[in-house]
Amino acid sequence: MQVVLIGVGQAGGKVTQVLAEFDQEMGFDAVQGAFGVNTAKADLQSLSIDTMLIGQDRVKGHGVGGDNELAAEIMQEESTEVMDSLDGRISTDAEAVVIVAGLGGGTGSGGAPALAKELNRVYDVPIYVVGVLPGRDEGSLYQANAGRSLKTVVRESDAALLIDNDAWRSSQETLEEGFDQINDQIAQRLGLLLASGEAVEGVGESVVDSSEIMNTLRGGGIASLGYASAEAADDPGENVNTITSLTRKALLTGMSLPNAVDAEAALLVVAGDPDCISRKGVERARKWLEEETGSLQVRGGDFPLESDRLAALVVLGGVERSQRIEEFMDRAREAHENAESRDPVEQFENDELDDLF
Ligand SMILES: Nc1nc2c(ncn2[C@@H]2O[C@H](COP(=O)(O)OP(=O)(O)OP(=O)(O)O)[C@@H](O)[C@H]2O)c(=O)[nH]1
Repeated sequence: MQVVLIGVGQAGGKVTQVLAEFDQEMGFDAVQGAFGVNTAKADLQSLSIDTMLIGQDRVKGHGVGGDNELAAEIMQEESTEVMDSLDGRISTDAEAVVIVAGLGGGTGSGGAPALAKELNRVYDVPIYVVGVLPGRDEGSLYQANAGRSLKTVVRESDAALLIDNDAWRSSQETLEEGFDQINDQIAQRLGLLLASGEAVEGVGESVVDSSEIMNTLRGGGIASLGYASAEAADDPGENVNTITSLTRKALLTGMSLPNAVDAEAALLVVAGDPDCISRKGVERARKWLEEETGSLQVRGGDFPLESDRLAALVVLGGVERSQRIEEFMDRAREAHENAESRDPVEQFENDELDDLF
């Protein structure tokens, strides 16, 4: 799937850069362009992708210090300049724009929904937001910001793919130490998914294409992504069980939003050497996903890759009614009650937190 990536805020910029590098190193060419926008000059200086500093008049390049309402205002005020600099980068080949942001901070959580709204006004392609949720032990401002931002992100984007900072982190590390590792995991998984829609080798009925990714996300709301991989046997017959168990592992322990399996739609992509991928395995795993997610819209396909491993990628669309999101919203609501926080995008009323979905 041909995409343009826009990282908003510190986490957004870092993840965007790692994702663009992964795509380039693997030779996938799904990422057409990568761009970073921030209110903090220092965060942009550490990036090698093209960047744009916003809000200079208001915060003098020092960032918004967690104030996501201010960030949303800045993004709205400078939308013409931001859209102008994006204009040449979003070509007619782009099938989607992907905004990446940490939803716990200020710039990302306020700027991302404001930018999504503006992009949706101008472009016909879907505007997706990849939002990083704060881990459980992050402070209450982060939780409150993310809760409020999530509502507006869901409203302004065509789908919000969420990554819980607790999901793909190894337990020994503190969150700070773990960021690079989490970012690599995001880049690998999201990078593979985007590239799967680009596969040309061995094109056949069973190969996934961009439209299947987009159709899985078409219902909007909240989406998540899961992954698991293992050594492949040479004989596809021996890989039937490998594919089904990888799919179980991806859904049950490898999702970017753990414990959120009730979904409106799902997509299973099995990546690996086409000679090793078992049709029977993919079909069985797809059926199992149908039962497990309660969705009647479960798509499945291959991503032919030169590799001695097999990987299962699972995309879930419409997971907002799941227990995991409810838990997160409870945490955000609690944090919100303890800290006066304001709306990132104007129309949002305080009491709307009570009837989010
Ligand atoms: N996965 C991941 N999360 C990060 C990273 N850096 C920060 N975060 C998370 O993102 C949130 C903070 O957002 P930032 O992107 O640092 O903040 P910002 O949007 O730049 O906003 P301000 O600093 O307030 O202007 C917190 O929940 C952090 O845990 C990163 O490199 N990777």
